[in-house]
Amino acid sequence: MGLPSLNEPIAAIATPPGKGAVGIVRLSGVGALEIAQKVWRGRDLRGMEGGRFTLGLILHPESREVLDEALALVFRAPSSYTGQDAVEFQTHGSPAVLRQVLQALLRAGARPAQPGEFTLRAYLNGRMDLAQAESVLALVESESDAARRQALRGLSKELSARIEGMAQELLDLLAHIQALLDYPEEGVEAHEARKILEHVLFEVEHLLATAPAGRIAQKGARLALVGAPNAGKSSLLNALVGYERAIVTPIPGTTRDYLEAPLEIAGVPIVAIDTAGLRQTDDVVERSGVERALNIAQEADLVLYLADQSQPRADPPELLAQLPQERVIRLATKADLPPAWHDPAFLPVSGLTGTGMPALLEAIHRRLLGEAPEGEIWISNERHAQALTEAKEHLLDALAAPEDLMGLSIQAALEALNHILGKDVPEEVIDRVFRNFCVGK
Ligand SMILES: Nc1nc2c(c(=O)[nH]1)N(C=O)[C@@H](CNc1ccc(C(=O)N[C@@H](CCC(=O)O)C(=O)O)cc1)CN2
Ligand SMILES: Nc1nc2c(ncn2[C@@H]2O[C@H](COP(=O)(O)OP(=O)(O)OP(=O)(O)O)[C@@H](O)[C@H]2O)c(=O)[nH]1
Ligand SMILES: [Mg+2]
Repeated sequence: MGLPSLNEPIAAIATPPGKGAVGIVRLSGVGALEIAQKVWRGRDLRGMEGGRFTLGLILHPESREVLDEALALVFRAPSSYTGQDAVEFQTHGSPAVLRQVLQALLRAGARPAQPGEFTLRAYLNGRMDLAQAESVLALVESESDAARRQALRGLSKELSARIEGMAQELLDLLAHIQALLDYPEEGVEAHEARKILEHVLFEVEHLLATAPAGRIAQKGARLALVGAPNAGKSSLLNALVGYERAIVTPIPGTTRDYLEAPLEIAGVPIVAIDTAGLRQTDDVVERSGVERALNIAQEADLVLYLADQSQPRADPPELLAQLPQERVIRLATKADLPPAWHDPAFLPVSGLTGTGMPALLEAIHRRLLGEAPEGEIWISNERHAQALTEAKEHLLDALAAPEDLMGLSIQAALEALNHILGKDVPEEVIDRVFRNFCVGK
């Protein structure tokens, strides 16, 4: 497809569809100020300094009909988001106004921007690297505090700086190895090279280890509650969300279809799923419910298995043995009642009194985010995780290779790291990144 031309003036509505107090239409490219002036009555925008705004009227460029009273913000290259001359109109936030203003700018000579094209320009003009551009997207998409925090880290170049640091080490190492081969008598030590490789490998692995947490922070997690009828699943769901979301009765088999409820634990968006109690049954409806429960447990990021500790212990369902154990938390429910059994592998909780809830929240948090350190950047982008995995493989190859062949694998590892930053990436990679943006970003 190829990348679009960099200089053409482009325009787009930058605020979401629907009504708002204010809406923004942005315009960027060579000649942006001239185009803006064609739809403007007020101070001459072409004479304005960058970083200033002024109040005026937006007009249709031909009919001269007044479309809105608005603010115009003027940006001068290279001091703008895209690095180009740019104008933003801050209008009244009506979809009708925004549509008309955009149409007027298109009549005046701009073309509609493609998805992500403003940020693409920022990237192509060197105002941000590819990882930062991806963080802009992640930030716009962030729905939880954990996602917002991680995206902002990426935007502030924290990830890029780490990658650049590693790339620099590999670059130095390549020079070092060259020296080693060219002047063996200089006594440049080969084991030095291996030490550096091991260090970079350690850092790559360290970053990769944060990927599961990063993925969860970005996308959230599904948390399934399963167990025998009457185990207290619906009561626990209600305790987790803080209101009577699910029907609770003393009758086993109360929950038949599954039920989802959103909540947030430690800034991570979670969908908790209450399911039908697992048992053999001839009731067709209940049987479908049990089947669904099993499927939901298979697909969940984390499964809470509930067993009533006030009743004689029942055999656990087969499913429990099949699930990877790091995806299961075992709960002994109704901890407010006298116990009929005790098992240290089960966390005691009571949906009724709230006993054990803080420990449960803590356990969920720990399982979902693992040991990923709080104060650090997490890899939350699939493309970055893949590039790091590639880099890791090349580094392992390099460590296994004789000195005279190490260079090739180091070079390959360096390229994988550089791809994260958008250096020497194939055009289709860039295309793919920006395709996911919204128009106007
Ligand atoms: N109205 C508006 N709000 C916005 C944006 C925008 O583009 N427009 N942003 C878009 O995502 C974010 C802010 N990011 C921005 C980053 C750089 C520049 C910019 O013009 N930088 C110039 C001038 C800096 C200055 O005046 O101090 C520069 O860095 O040279 C603008 C916005 C969030 N809020
Ligand atoms: N004392 C006590 N009773 C509880 C607790 N949790 C649930 N119960 C009671 O146990 C019964 C079943 O609770 P539910 O939450 O409906 O159990 P469930 O696992 O959803 O049951 P099904 O939907 O039938 O699979 C109800 O009478 C609840 O009041 C608890 O922590 N303590
Ligand atoms: Mg229930």
